[in-house]
Amino acid sequence: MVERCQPSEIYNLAAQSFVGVSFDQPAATTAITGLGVLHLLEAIRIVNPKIKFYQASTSEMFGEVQEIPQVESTPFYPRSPYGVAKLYGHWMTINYRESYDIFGASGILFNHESPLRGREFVTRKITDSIAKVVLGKLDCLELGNMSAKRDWGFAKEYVEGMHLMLQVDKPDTFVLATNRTETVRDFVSLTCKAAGIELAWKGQAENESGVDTKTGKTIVRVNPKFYRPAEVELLIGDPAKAKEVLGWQPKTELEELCQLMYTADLARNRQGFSF
Ligand SMILES: C[C@H]1O[C@H](OP(=O)(O)OP(=O)(O)OC[C@H]2O[C@@H](n3cnc4c(=O)[nH]c(N)nc43)[C@H](O)[C@@H]2O)[C@@H](O)[C@@H](O)C1=O
Repeated sequence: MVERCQPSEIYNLAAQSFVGVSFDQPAATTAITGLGVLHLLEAIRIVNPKIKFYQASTSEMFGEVQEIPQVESTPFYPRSPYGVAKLYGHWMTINYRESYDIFGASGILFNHESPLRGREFVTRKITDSIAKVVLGKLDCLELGNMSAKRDWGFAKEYVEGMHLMLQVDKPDTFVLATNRTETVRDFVSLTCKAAGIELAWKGQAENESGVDTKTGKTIVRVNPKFYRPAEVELLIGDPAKAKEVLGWQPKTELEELCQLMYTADLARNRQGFSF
């Protein structure tokens, strides 16, 4: 396919990208998310080593973080088969850069969200479920670890960053992040605020729940079935290098991101469909 298309740039966003599923399907995740990168690099090496290559690396490679905030030089410690597979792809990209002079850029992107996010991921699950609660289509949103902290940005801006990484003189590794971290619980609270719901948190750990203070109804609760065998508790990235070299910086605040994702989900659910 690479021979037929003769592309000037390849962006490898292909992956089994759901961390939770990677524990159930480690071999498939490794084949797709890890080895898939090697197949593309080999195609470039054989067909045309001048093709520029972007590898979608991830903050999941930092896992059990060794430094706060995380930067390009922070040691890696992945905590899932997904994170391990992505680390393989990251190092293969660097290896082909150094061995064959291939323009292989690796973008270590922290969580990037939008209304197009799949509903298996926590942000979209929250905005879609709160919209359904507001419309009377769902009683209660069930979540796993609500204390996990993530650095969430707006995907559209991160895609611009990917493109910029292939327009500079030499291939390199860049962190794209907002340098702000919040818990899953905070994301729920911000979404409820966007929906005009006053939410009060009660209880702790598995007994934690969120109550709509106007109706007295429990609209958020914990279900341990969403816990992961090993968790990444805290991620926060510093995108200083991307700002300096690429002129890239995040613009959308988390409050705005929650609002735009919630608004899109409310409209979809009102029309009777959601994806
Ligand atoms: C950068 C990185 O970003 C993403 O990976 P992720 O951070 O694992 O994303 P997530 O939205 O699945 O989980 C975020 C956190 O939220 C916790 N959490 C609680 N309750 C639920 C819950 O009910 N569902 C989910 N999915 N997560 C939950 C969960 O345990 C975790 O701590 C992927 O794009 C990945 O491809 C990637 O590269």
